[in-house]
Amino acid sequence: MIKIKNLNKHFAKHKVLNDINLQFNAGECVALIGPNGSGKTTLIKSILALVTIEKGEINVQNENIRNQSAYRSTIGYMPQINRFPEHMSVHQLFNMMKSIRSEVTDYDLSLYEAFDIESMGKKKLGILSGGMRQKVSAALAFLFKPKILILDEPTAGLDPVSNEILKQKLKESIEKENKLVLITSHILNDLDDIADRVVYLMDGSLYFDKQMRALKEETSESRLNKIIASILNTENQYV
Ligand SMILES: Nc1ncnc2c1ncn2[C@@H]1O[C@H](COP(=O)(O)OP(=O)(O)OP(=O)(O)O)[C@@H](O)[C@H]1O
Repeated sequence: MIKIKNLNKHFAKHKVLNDINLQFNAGECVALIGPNGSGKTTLIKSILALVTIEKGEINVQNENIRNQSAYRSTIGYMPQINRFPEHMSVHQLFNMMKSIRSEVTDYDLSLYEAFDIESMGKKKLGILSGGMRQKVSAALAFLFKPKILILDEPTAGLDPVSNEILKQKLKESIEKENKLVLITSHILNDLDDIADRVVYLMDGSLYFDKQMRALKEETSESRLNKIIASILNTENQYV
């Protein structure tokens, strides 16, 4: 579904992604992890063409994304930081998004309903709490039934019940609907139940890309934080 070939990205003289080669397939939940500043968000933004790529190629559903944007309608994106129009109400935001994507008439409202977004419909986006913003962002990511979900720190700020609702939704999307989920999180416990593959970036390079099953066997650990600690020898190297 997504194929990344020899991806390199600089910000001025700072090399942020160093010759990344990866392929992500339908029905997979890939945890993209690594220390702060290792390039996770930049990799995600490269897939979404939110940053320019100077070298390398990215294909989404067999199409090179260079100089095109239509492919983005197949991706539901939950950014790390939401930049909503602050003066707009939640209702207005959903209506605006629906009018932009007017070709879609069959919505996935399951998170909208589970998070009771209707009850905050009249609130201005600028006054929402951090968790409320995350809920709005998650409901929007699923709304147009995308085949690919890219979620950057989706559980940050979510209360435990909402966290479980989102994880359950992700599980169903992968197992029943064969969607591709690419997810970053520093809360490794949140990835334990859903990730079946781990891609670890370090200083902009691919440190490892392994199936969760293989990692468990290799390290004799069952939890991702223990697995990572075991691979890196000390937990301090991760944080
Ligand atoms: N627009 C930008 N201009 C300059 N440097 C940037 C820009 N965006 C990111 N960087 C730099 O690129 C590097 C990677 O940042 P990125 O946000 O991809 O890391 P990350 O792995 O997502 O980090 P975190 O876990 O903290 O979210 C960092 O050194 C960051 O300062």
